[in-house]
Amino acid sequence: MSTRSVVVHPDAALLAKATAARLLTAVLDRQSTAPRVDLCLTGGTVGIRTLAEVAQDPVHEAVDWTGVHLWWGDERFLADGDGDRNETQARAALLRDLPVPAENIHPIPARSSSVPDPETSAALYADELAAHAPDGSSVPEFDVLLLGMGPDAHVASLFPGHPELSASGFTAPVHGSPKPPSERVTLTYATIRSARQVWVVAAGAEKADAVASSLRGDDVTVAPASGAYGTERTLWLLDAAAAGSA
Ligand SMILES: O=C(O)[C@H](O)[C@@H](O)[C@H](O)[C@H](O)COP(=O)(O)O
Repeated sequence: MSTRSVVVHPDAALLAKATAARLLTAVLDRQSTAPRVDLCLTGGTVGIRTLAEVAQDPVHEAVDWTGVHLWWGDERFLADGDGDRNETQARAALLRDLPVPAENIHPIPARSSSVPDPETSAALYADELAAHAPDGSSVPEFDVLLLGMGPDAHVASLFPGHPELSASGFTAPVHGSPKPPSERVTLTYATIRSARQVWVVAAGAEKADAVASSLRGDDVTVAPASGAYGTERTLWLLDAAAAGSA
């Protein structure tokens, strides 16, 4: 039975620090029973700030990073190395400082001559997910899947009223994203919901209505974040402003 908790921290800076500490503890806990940990990262200011705080937290040195696999919940469909790619920002914030083997980092394929459109990228990522899935599954069982949330309650690149909300399969191409860039690739709900733990991390007063709508359980067509939950735990990590209690 999946549980849902809401944790509120006073401000965005402490939210990022506390989420980083919580993430490191979750990885260490998992590694006390299994060497392999699968984490799914998010883009966005809070998501990247959390990764930077992981790099700053001395506890990160206690993790056996050689056993950690890193994935992404969505990606801006841009060329490799583009500063707006979530992968690029994650590498700069954290990954370049960690001894994670290159083969354990699973970016969503970037735009290139061989990957000319989000459809190709999404299909390739679905294959990569399947290649690391336990028997009988199509995707890895992420230990923690991080999601930022927009003021419209989007998570990953699942936007209100967009067709990807009802996409079958495990990844989907996105065109016409209301948040630039317009072309993206996203995990679908099926993949998000395969995670043991889903953590939605949000900060700022501009997110308060979306938080309230999502926690109230409004339909995913208007509040996509309401459809993001894990098999064991769903954790909402907020600052006071996003929680509407500032
Ligand atoms: O590619 C992206 O933009 C992110 O994955 C997106 O889902 C982000 O997490 C939210 O838009 C929140 O972003 P902020 O934290 O910057 O508001």
